[in-house]
Amino acid sequence: MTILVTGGAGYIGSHMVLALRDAGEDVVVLDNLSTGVKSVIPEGVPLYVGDTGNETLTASILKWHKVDTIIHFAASVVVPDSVSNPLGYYKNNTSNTRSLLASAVATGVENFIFSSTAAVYGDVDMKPVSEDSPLRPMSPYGTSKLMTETMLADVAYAHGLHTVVLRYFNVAGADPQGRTGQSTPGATHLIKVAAETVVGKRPYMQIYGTDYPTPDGTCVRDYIHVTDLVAAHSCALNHLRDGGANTTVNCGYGRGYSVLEVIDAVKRAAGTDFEARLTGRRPGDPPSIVAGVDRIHETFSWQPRYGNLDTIVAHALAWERHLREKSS
Ligand SMILES: NC(=O)c1ccc[n+]([C@@H]2O[C@H](COP(=O)([O-])OP(=O)(O)OC[C@H]3O[C@@H](n4cnc5c(N)ncnc54)[C@H](O)[C@@H]3O)[C@@H](O)[C@H]2O)c1
Ligand SMILES: O=c1ccn([C@@H]2O[C@H](COP(=O)(O)OP(=O)(O)O[C@H]3O[C@H](CO)[C@@H](O)[C@H](O)[C@H]3O)[C@@H](O)[C@H]2O)c(=O)[nH]1
Repeated sequence: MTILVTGGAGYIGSHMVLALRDAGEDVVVLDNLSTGVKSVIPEGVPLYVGDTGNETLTASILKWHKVDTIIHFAASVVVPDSVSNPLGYYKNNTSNTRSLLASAVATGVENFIFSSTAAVYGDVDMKPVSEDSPLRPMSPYGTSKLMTETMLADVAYAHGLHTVVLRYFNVAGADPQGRTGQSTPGATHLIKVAAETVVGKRPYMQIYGTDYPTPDGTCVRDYIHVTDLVAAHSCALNHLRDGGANTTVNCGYGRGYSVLEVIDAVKRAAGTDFEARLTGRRPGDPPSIVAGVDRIHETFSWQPRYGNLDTIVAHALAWERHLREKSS
């Protein structure tokens, strides 16, 4: 049986495709290349360039490849963009996932692993947040994912689909073997932006908000290495194949770092200084969000290997330098 990875040409999806290939799984990718990059797809992995909203296309792929599992990464992912373009986010993240689910149900797909987000929680207090906490997203991005979680639960109940919802915290770093990393043009993620500033792709970076109710006034996030996150998907896949119950699981380390701490780590790893200008808050940002990690450890035999900010930053920087060399 085959696994369909939607968004497999994107940042996290490309790491997933490599891990599945390394594990000897049959993989097929669907990606519309809106932010993804074709060159990251390994040779021999079929890539369909198309949209998750195209039911005719997705039903054909699912039937043709006898897909039994979908790992669904394809989405629009930038929190502030969702504030200015909510309809685009509800279309791509919620409505297109509805279309994909319709094809999945029609063709008898058994397992569905969904990329959700810490952004479903919204403004929480400083404690690590458990999966059962109230869900009050602060951005259309978070709401678009929460709506999809709800839809997925209803579809699972009605049609017997087996599901794992993974709520990722802030994903960063790159493949430790240097085979892939974050290549998104115009990326907005903190560690990526800082790494681009180190290699001179940006003259300076900005710090969005210094007046949050956090220890140093900047936002706190739980940064998870992309390879550990992908390992959590492999655990989710095994869980479903072993007949495990449908579940929703936070993916993080349970430890938060402020924007200033992250920038310091990048400067340390780079051995250079760069300019980080203090500026106002960015819309949609919760002050602090750190994962409660009891469930991931109770449910999966997940053993994170790169849960150290310096390692995450070093791998992100190595990938950024690789991109820089390739482009020069
Ligand atoms: N990066 C993070 O920190 C983070 C955190 C929480 C959740 N997530 C979720 O993880 C998933 C992957 O995010 P990423 O950081 O790799 O982003 P990304 O933009 O690098 O990857 C998304 C991929 O999906 C493709 N895509 C988008 N819409 C599509 C559509 N309608 N049809 C087909 N392909 C489409 C894009 O071309 C891209 O290759 C997303 O669902 C995102 O919401 C990411
Ligand atoms: O140039 C920058 C970029 C970011 N930040 C700040 O850094 C923090 C982290 O921002 P970013 O890296 O953009 O991540 P988030 O907005 O927290 O969102 C990411 O993490 C969420 C889970 O927490 C995911 O759902 C989203 O898809 C993913 O983009 C925020 O306080 C930003 O304001 C800056 O100060 N300067």
